[in-house]
Amino acid sequence: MTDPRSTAPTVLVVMGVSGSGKSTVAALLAERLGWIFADGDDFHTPDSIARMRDGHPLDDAARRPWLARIRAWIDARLAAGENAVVACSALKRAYRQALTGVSPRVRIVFLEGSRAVIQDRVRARHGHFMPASLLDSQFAALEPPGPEEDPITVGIEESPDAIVAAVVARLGIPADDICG
Ligand SMILES: Nc1ncnc2c1ncn2[C@@H]1O[C@H](COP(=O)(O)OP(=O)(O)OP(=O)(O)O)[C@@H](O)[C@H]1O
Ligand SMILES: O=C(O)[C@H](O)[C@@H](O)[C@H](O)[C@H](O)CO
Repeated sequence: MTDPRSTAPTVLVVMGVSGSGKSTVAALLAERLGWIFADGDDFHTPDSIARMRDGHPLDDAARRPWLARIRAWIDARLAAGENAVVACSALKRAYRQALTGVSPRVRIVFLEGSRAVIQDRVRARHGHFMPASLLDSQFAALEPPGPEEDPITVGIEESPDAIVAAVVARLGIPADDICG
């Protein structure tokens, strides 16, 4: 397992279905750690966003170049010696392998929640391209990370602050190294 106190950089991939809180939690986590943040939503092409907005899920072929762009971003952070957090659904095991390159420096954070809770949150959310109607396809595609992926799995019922605190505790980062 990665020792976050070592000098080698770490990248956290915050994953889960649409509406599980990836953007919210990953941004707050990055702020708390003082690490660089990126949102996987910003790596989509306009075509992919239009497709999802129109209620059609992306397939493996559409996701492949998107994941490759995020992987390039992760590799650049590691090469520059920068710690970072990226929000990305990374629903399937193969997607996560494409992202991590099975590097021990890249850790998976899985936001685990029930369909009922997530549906309520997505329905209450406004101004986002992802419609609630795509939730079934997100859960159908989801392959929760197994123990061999050494994920940090956290439930989503509590506040974003509490979720971030739980992730930080699991990382074992000393309190002195945490912002705010
Ligand atoms: N722990 C939480 N408690 C209550 N509400 C939350 C929590 N986390 C996120 N939310 C809210 O739930 C909604 C979905 O969160 P968010 O947009 O971060 O999810 P996401 O996984 O990034 O979604 P998508 O993949 O569709 O971009 C937002 O309105 C957000 O404010
Ligand atoms: O993997 C996918 O099906 C999609 O790319 C989505 O998950 C979006 O990236 C986003 O998370 C929704 O807003």
